[in-house]
Amino acid sequence: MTMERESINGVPEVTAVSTLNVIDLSGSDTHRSVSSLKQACLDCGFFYVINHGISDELMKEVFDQSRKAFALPLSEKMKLLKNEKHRGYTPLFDERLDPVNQLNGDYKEGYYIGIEVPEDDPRAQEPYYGPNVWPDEDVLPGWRQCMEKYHQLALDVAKAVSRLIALALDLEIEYFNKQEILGEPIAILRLLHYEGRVSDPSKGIYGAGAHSDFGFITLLATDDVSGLQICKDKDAVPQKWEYVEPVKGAFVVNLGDMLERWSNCIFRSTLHRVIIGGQERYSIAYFVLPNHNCLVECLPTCRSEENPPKFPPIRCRTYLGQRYEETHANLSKYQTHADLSTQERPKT
Ligand SMILES: O=C(O)CCC(=O)C(=O)O
Ligand SMILES: [Fe+2]
Repeated sequence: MTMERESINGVPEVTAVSTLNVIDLSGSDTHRSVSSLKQACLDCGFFYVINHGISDELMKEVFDQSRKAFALPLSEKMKLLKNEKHRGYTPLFDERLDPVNQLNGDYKEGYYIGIEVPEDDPRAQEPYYGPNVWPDEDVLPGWRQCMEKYHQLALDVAKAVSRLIALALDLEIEYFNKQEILGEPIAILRLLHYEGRVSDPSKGIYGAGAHSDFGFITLLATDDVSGLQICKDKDAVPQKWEYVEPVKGAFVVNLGDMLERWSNCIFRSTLHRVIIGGQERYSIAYFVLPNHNCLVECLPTCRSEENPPKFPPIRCRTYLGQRYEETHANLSKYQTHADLSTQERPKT
């Protein structure tokens, strides 16, 4: 299927709509689900998941609460600014996912919520564990409760997907659900809001720049505004981008770079980006990574004499640290909250 979606310098660019496999998590035919998932993981690392067990009501509540948070005045949002554990509000341009092609950074704002770990818990020593930043209950009633509920249920969905991934890699079904991997994971819920500024790749303006996700898998829920695009062959010239359309009630699931590493590049983490056509857009990403200490090294079923490991083993915390450093603004950028409200709008 093809559609005309973008016009760059007056030249219409025909952008295809990707047809992704659909995995039914309530299906009884595990063999069929595994083979469909495996084909998707080999081909592009993107697929839809349906019947995942999270109700439409809860999804609607999470989107409603997300809209309310982003609708607060900037001065209120800056009181919730991300902390050194990457929890809390991230303003426009905080992230620059594709530094080579982007002018200012992503035209999106976000809100990171991790697994809640109290400050006095020894686990809070880890770089990505600690307390979250929560809005006051009187500012956004029920907000924390809603996000914590979703956080927990999304992790269950991720674990269900990880069972199919394990089977697709000829591993035992609970391979990734072991204590040292997803038993105590780094799981990050990120609310996203794209303000509607029209993207223009020829000027380096994107909702989100081209990137692949860092972790194990990502579950993505979006409103009904399209914008997500994938590029199955990052080396093609010119690159060919395809839209991934929103499917009501489904998650878009994609594989992250850690899983690509783990699987010795047998499974793919694919380049994706967000192009905004002028309409505001909200999405909810849930990034799933293993435990801080987990050593990500070539899986036993993905190596052979002819196909030796392509990467050295690396600890999850080290890998994640490198990737955050490359793509996120340092906290010192926001010296005072006033900085951002007076921040010069980019010249484009
Ligand atoms: O908003 C979207 O559709 C995609 C967001 C994304 O790719 C990310 O945050 O990693
Ligand atoms: Fe992404």
